[in-house]
Amino acid sequence: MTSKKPILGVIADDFTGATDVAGMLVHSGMRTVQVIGVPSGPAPAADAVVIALKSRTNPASEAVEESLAALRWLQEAGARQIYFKYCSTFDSTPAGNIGPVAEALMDALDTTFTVACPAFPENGRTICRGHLFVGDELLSDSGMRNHPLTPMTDSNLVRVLQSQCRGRVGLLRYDVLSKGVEATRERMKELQADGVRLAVADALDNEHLRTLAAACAELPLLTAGSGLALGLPQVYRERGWIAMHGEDTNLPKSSGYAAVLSGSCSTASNQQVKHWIQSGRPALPIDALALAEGRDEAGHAIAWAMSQLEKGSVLVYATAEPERVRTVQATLGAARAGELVERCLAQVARGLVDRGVERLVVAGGETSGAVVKALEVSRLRIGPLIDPGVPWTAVQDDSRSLLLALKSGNFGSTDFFTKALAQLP
Ligand SMILES: Nc1ncnc2c1ncn2[C@@H]1O[C@H](COP(=O)(O)OP(=O)(O)O)[C@@H](O)[C@H]1O
Ligand SMILES: O=C(O)[C@@H](O)C(=O)COP(=O)(O)O
Repeated sequence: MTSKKPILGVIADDFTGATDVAGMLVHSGMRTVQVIGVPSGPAPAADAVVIALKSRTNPASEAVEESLAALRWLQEAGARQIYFKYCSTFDSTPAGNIGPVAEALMDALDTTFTVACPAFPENGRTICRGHLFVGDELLSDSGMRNHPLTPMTDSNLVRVLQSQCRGRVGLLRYDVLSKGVEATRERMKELQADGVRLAVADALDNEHLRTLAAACAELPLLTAGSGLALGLPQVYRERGWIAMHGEDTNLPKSSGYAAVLSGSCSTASNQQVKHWIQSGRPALPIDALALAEGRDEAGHAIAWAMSQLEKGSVLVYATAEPERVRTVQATLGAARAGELVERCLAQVARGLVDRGVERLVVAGGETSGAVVKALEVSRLRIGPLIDPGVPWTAVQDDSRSLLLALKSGNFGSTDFFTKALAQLP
């Protein structure tokens, strides 16, 4: 028996994270709809609904409020299991928001236990004895230590999460997961009996994630990166909650102009911007300090882009190396610098789409949030994957033709921007 109601309700704390997890579900055979913000109308017919919030760096109380509003809508829609999706590098501020949001959702769902697992092995994020690795490096040695808004300087997830939580945080180790679903369930019971409310779960590979998904089938709340989602469709199918679906990732064709906007300062985005420039393609930097002086960087970028687009696609970027970001932040403060750049790139996006750009690649989670909001998008259809965690998507809410690829700062190969544009029909 399959239901028209969504089985799974996902609350994602940023927009690239939302397309990441929606892509994971679609490519594992679940009919999934991604909505931007908490919708007002009835639930779409789908197995899963992913609500994209821009709450990762908000004050914790605001993030909690928005997440609870998303939960209420998903409960109303009939979702059986709730999934709080955060970043595979556990991006958070000292105040949260992973812990406060997870605990507020637990209280609202009247549940006393959940897991926390940001692992995404396909993208090199693994967890061993509670420590998060990015490739071969500990999180705290990776480029994430220089993130403009959420620098991650501690790789011990039990310690990081405990500092954000009222309840006790424990560890579900990989050797238990390796023993299978029953052993994992038993260990989860023991942890609960010891007073643990949130268990950081190790995962070295996809098999660990599949075991964890199966062991958590009856939990009302999961908290994780997108990796855990790969195991869910199978769990739901085995229970007869959803039918088997072929992958349906066809997107409408588009022949309009194409542009890339990058507001991410991650190591990967810096390399991707460099690759674009070195291959001789047109690129225009945005100067954050000039923005603070009131210069019309957005207007200039739109005019420049329009002069180039007949010849081919363009890149507008604020992406900068850590040293430059530190200089800008020392002058403007991290939050103001971030806001100015996000607002500028959102204006550029709006201006370009109004002038005929129909394919837009956006690098950066906060940046994508600002862009998608400025474009007044309410729903996205998930298309083919460009790289793990980054699908093409199509705006679905009206008659306009607009394809978006929202790239997490940390994801994608060095040639991601050219690859993404080359893949389009
Ligand atoms: N040159 C810069 N100086 C300071 N902050 C910047 C600069 N360029 C971008 N930013 C800000 O850094 C933040 C990057 O976050 P985000 O877009 O989420 O990227 P990521 O996906 O890498 O985390 C944004 O708020 C963006 O506006
Ligand atoms: O899990 C991930 O790494 C991504 O889905 C994600 O959340 C992206 O966040 P940003 O790095 O801020 O784009």
